[in-house]
Amino acid sequence: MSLLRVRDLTVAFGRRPPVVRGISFDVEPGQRVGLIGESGCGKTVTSLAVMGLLPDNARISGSIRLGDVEVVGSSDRAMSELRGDELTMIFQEPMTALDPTMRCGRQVAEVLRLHSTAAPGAARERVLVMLGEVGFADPERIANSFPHELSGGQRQRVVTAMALINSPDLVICDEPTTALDVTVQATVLKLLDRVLASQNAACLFISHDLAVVSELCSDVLVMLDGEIVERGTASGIFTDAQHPYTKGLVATSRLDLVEPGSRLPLVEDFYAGAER
Ligand SMILES: Nc1ncnc2c1ncn2[C@@H]1O[C@H](COP(=O)(O)OP(=O)(O)OP(=O)(O)O)[C@@H](O)[C@H]1O
Repeated sequence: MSLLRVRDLTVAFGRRPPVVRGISFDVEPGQRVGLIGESGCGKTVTSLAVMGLLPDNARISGSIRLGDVEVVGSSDRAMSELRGDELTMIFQEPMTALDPTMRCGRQVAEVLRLHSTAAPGAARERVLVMLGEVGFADPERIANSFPHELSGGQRQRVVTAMALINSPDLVICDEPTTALDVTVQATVLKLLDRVLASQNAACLFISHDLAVVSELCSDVLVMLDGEIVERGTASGIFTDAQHPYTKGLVATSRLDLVEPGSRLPLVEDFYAGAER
């Protein structure tokens, strides 16, 4: 059974025409699927629909099944139980997910406490282990820091720790590295790759950058104007794109940074060991 099964999903706001128009796709357990397309094509709306986080003026039809649960029409309560447990999201701007007044370790622990019965001492230990897993050599210092004391890349790694500490089945990443400079982006992607693999978490990775998607994902959905116009493996999309829009994406992607369809080797070589 698919982990995520989206069928004929259509989303419109108010009386305006739909911005997502009858899309269908699946994500299997542990699978990484990239959702790629230009600004405004409906990527974020799709991910918010899966999270059950669309605003009240959204009109939604079709079906989104996460395991046994139908997300469309689910109550807020049912969705908040799913979120942070089986299903989490990493946003582009980590400060939107972080409370500037709270030390980072406590913020990660709060997520853990909401969804588990771990005793406080065990929770603290688990937080430090998780901060180690996202690549911090000094988890104690990071746990005791406020968000503003960290760099953008470090903040994004704290957010990644928050998203993964409850071992979710599916992580939705909405351009998680776009706000970072290229070297830091490579480091964060590498860590994300490693943590997703170690937990065997599935991922729906949203980006406008085909090169970034191909580093992390095995499969790609290409979205244009609210519809999925092409789908395939990452390497297949690079070598044998059919739709003119996809061909344009391939032509303009940063092929200097990746081997089509390969997973991170060049980037790892360039930036191995960088802690930013
Ligand atoms: N709450 C809302 N009310 C009205 N229209 C909205 C709302 N949220 C998104 N839209 C519209 O839906 C369309 C798709 O937006 P969406 O944010 O999904 O695009 P995107 O592909 O994620 O783009 P980007 O890469 O810039 O984030 C856009 O035209 C946007 O203006």
